[in-house]
Amino acid sequence: MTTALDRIIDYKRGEVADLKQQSSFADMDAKARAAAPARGFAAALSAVADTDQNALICELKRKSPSAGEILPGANPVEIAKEYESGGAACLSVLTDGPSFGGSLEDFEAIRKVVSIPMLRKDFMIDPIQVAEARAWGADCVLVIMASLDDGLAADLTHCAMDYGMDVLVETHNEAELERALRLPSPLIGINNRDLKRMVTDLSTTERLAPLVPGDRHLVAESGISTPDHIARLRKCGARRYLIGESLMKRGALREAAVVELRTTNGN
Ligand SMILES: O=P(O)(O)OC[C@@H](O)[C@@H](O)c1c[nH]c2ccccc12
Repeated sequence: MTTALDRIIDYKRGEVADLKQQSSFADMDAKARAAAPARGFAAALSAVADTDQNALICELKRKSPSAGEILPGANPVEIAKEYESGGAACLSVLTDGPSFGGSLEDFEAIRKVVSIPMLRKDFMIDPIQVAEARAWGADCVLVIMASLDDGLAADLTHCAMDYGMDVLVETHNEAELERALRLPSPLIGINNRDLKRMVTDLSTTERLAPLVPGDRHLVAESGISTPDHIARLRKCGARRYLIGESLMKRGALREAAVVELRTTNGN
């Protein structure tokens, strides 16, 4: 069966082929190395998570395959400022166009107005995309175990770490987690959303959290919208959270929602 993730990876191959027509890896690599140094993404998360607060990665997402249109016509720059003033530790910016309505132009515009570290959220299948991310100022990239074999996941991770970037290694089940733990990145994402079936269930984090060793940092991803969700996930040790859709939809209450989720301690 072809899944939504298969379709995305399919057109990503086309995008990467186009990118390689415009630029060699060597050119992109030179731009990546000339960019201002990456800001510590994992370090910014730990600075908050080591207090009794929650480290939030707040996401800019216009639409998605599971939710459809989330906030058509959104002004990502204004929203990013609200996230930062609410105390987000980091930002995640979707740069995939066809499925998520994002772009590197959105990323660049936001980079200019916030000072917290930023994840380029896209489907990485080739080191040239990692170099491109760094060239545009990204501090972290996503490596999705569900769509990569071990060799490619390792190549992408090493490439990013070599540029001084952090890597969020995303998993959704035991097998993916076991593979992810063989990579050198400390940041392990547990996606509550099954990208193949597009079903979201917070119990995914509860089930996998005990399998994450203490020297790795668990990031609970997707489907988080209320203080109750955070209180529930804190019980299994999660202190780092990636939140998109629910915050995008908060309108005028967005900044207050970030404060509330950041300060929920579950007691
Ligand atoms: O909007 P949500 O349910 O809060 O989820 C955010 C984030 O976890 C989700 O956008 C995501 C997680 N992994 C991904 C991989 C690709 C694209 C998107 C994602």
